[in-house]
Amino acid sequence: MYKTIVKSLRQYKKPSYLTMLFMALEVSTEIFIPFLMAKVLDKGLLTGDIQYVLKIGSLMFVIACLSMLFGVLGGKYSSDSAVGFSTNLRQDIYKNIQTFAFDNIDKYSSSSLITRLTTDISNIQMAFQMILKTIIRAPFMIVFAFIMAGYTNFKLALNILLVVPILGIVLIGLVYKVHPYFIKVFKKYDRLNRTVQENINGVRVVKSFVREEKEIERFKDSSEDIKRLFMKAEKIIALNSPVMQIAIYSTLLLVYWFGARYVVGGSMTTGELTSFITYMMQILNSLMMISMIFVMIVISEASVERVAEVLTEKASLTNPENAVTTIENGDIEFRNVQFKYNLLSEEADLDNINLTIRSGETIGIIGGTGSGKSTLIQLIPRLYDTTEGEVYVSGRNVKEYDLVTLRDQIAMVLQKNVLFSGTISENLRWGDQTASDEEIKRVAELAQADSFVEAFPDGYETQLDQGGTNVSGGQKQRLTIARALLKKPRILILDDSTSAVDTKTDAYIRRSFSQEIPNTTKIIVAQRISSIQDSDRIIVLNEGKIDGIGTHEELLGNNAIYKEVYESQVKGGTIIEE
Ligand SMILES: Nc1ncnc2c1ncn2[C@@H]1O[C@H](COP(=O)(O)OP(=O)(O)OP(=O)(O)O)[C@@H](O)[C@H]1O
Repeated sequence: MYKTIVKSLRQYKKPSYLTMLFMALEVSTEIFIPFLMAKVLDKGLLTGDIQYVLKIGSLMFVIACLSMLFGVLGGKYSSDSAVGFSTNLRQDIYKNIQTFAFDNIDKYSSSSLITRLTTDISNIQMAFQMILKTIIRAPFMIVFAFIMAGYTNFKLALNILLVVPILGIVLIGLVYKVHPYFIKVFKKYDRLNRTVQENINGVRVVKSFVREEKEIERFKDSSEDIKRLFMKAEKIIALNSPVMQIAIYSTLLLVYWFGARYVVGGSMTTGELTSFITYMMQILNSLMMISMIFVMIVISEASVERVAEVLTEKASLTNPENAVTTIENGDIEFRNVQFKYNLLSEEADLDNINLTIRSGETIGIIGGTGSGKSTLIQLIPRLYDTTEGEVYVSGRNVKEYDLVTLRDQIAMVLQKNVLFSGTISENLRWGDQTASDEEIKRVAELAQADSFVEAFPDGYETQLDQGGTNVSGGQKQRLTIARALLKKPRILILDDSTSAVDTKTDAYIRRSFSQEIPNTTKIIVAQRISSIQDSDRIIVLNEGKIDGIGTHEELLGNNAIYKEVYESQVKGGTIIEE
């Protein structure tokens, strides 16, 4: 787990080593100061030898300056490496998320991915910086200070050893107790972020349903949950401090007790006792720092686990070796296809699908909600792989194609349309970066988008707000269709993508498809029969199975579901004849 994330250190390995080096140098210089201090006290001040005081005093000054310089350099390199490390980690996670297939994405909620990219990485950054600064400094300090203290008075130095086992036991107990709380805290952070994300994304819905108070309550609950868990964890961590204090003060008491006796007895000088006490404080301070590091490790361990999990997540769909990079035509075939989102569930989401579609055909798909329409079409560009059976495009198994080729040649307009901040033309160019202005205009005309785009004062250079919130639902749908058309695909799939477009415009779009892109296979998923009734063939889906295939007239004659939907829509006034 730690190995996984340390790989992201890359160019920051050198500053990390430099931090440790400078910290070691800082300790090696700092350690002489109490020793020299004792000399100044015993040989200079007590005997009135001012020359000696000045000589050793200047040496102390130089050493102190050096130690400070090393400390500052160590601090600088530690923050460089920690900030660089977290930047690399963030980029590596982001890069891996981009390789995710749909079912990898289903596994993590988007809010959890955001928490991992932000809060978790900040934790790791903080812990890493502290560890870098302490990992060499604290043990070096303990060893050096102990040697110097032992050199000054060995018997007295043994007292210091008393504190170590007490601390060890406390720290282990602490790690054991606190870790589960932090695992829980980050799950709660996911929930908090989900609340924020849903609320901000759906702020218009929240307002129209007057849910502000409820949403504030929901947010309050999530943040209170986090507070409660943190407080529980902090209570346990807080125990660390009194235990440390007791250990430190009892050792101090012992040292003062014995030290004073040695001084009175003449086996130790005042200067030696003073420097001894300084060494002891240095050792105890370092032990304190180690205990704080333990706490940091405990807090960040949960974050490391969560980050490593995303970093090592393997995309469930990969490019085949010797992938085929051309798709000859828009033929599609489903052979004995079964699909389950959850492999453990008994019921399949799609079952026994056998279907052949010829290049250039227009196919309508209709069925109740949850009948499997979106699932069926997502198997064609391999957004998911079949559980059983195979899907063929242009006579080849979709698994043989290069994924980029496949998804370029099969343009899919998803049910949830998304546009990005930027101009309209920038958004359309997602379909083809190199498209000329004329091509952009042509596809916009095909998708019946040109007239409303031209009506904007800035035309194709109109800025779209985030997610395209400054265009209407129907306009957004037409823009996403135009974006897909710019790919000049062999297969065009519209997943309920004209639901917000009025029936007349919808009919114009279909007419321009049949006139302008006759060789492209067109699959249109719709709830409105009027959107598909002129298709070459219509597929009726019911509970994941094909219930009927035929033309509008054929299905009216032989398919009960189709007939029922048609009649309900005619009675409901949805069918508008052209
Ligand atoms: N990402 C997913 N993870 C798990 N189950 C899913 C997922 N997407 C869809 N399902 C389930 O698969 C079944 C078919 O859903 P699908 O979205 O294909 O239906 P649909 O016919 O397109 O419905 P609608 O017209 O409402 O969009 C449903 O039971 C649905 O709950």
